[in-house]
Amino acid sequence: MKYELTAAREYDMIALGRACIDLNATEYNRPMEETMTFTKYVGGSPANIAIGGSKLGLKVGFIGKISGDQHGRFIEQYMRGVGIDTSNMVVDKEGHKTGLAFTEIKSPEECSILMYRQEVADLYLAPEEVNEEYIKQAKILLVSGTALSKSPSREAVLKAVSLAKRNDVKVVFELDYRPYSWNSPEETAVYCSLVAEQADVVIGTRDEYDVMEGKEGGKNEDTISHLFNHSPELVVIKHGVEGSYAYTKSGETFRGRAYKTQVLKTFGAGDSYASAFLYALISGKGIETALKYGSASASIVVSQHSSSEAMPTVEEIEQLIAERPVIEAI
Ligand SMILES: Nc1ncnc2c1ncn2[C@@H]1O[C@H](COP(=O)(O)OP(=O)(O)O)[C@@H](O)[C@H]1O
Ligand SMILES: O=C(O)C[C@@H](O)[C@H](O)C(=O)COP(=O)(O)O
Repeated sequence: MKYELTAAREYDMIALGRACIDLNATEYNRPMEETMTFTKYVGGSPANIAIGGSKLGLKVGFIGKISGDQHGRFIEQYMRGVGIDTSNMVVDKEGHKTGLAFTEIKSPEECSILMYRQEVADLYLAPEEVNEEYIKQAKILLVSGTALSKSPSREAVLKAVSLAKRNDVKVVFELDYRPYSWNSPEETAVYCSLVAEQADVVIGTRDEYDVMEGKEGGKNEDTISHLFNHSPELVVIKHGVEGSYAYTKSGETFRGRAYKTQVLKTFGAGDSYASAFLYALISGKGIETALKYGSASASIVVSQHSSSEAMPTVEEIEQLIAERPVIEAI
């Protein structure tokens, strides 16, 4: 089954949210206390998804606020270098800093992220910095849940979503739950539900839907029966190595399996999955194939050191789908 998008727009996807820095432990298989060197990459979930999409050949733009310093310039130059339109990335003038994500790789199964996100520039994106003329040129607007965690970025997201809906731009909402940015899970539930109910496509892990629903151990059937009473037409629920499901409002369910891989670290899976899943949808490949693309891209990125730099090409994804066995039910 194919997912219909508005044809012929300047941008396949415009992503909105944080563009930050990942500092990934260079010496892995040890705790962060014993890690002395880190390798710098562009990071931040929506930036990673934009980079992944651009590497796959999509025409991508980005809306966000970056710090007015060396880190902000590094991010903008890197994103422009991979082909992303950065004309709507605003430079902060009030001394706010770039968010940092230090990653700890203790073992392939035991990874964690330590985020430094106090007073970060990305959460100062203001509604007046979101431009209708720009958004209306996209097929898809991708918004990240973390951008809802504080004002004024929260209002910037709400404005962008309403501009997208007014201009037939499909809204894709990536739940992207990062507890460091929020005051409380209750606050997360309020704002994520508000946007999920207005979105056309929602993507998240089972745990992220649980936070949005304010419960533990939620069932996919309950999630979709609620969301399909509102705007969403397509809901993707990821279950880690057990794979993922895509549900359509018209009643179909598709299952994606994870591919066997040599895991180096587990982060980066979600962003690489989203970029390749959306690439396939935008390319008209159908939902079942989009699940394969997402899973294949994630299996490549978890075997490598970074999230952004490791994003694969279409050829790498297609080769992996053709050759690699899937992980059967666990
Ligand atoms: N250990 C793994 N090996 C292979 N693929 C994986 C692994 N972990 C995750 N994936 C793939 O990445 C996708 C997203 O991972 P998941 O952990 O659910 O999301 P997130 O990274 O957002 O928490 C999964 O649906 C699966 O296809
Ligand atoms: O999103 C962030 O700010 C951190 C990311 O850049 C980092 O690479 C990461 O955690 C990605 O993990 P994912 O969400 O599982 O793809």
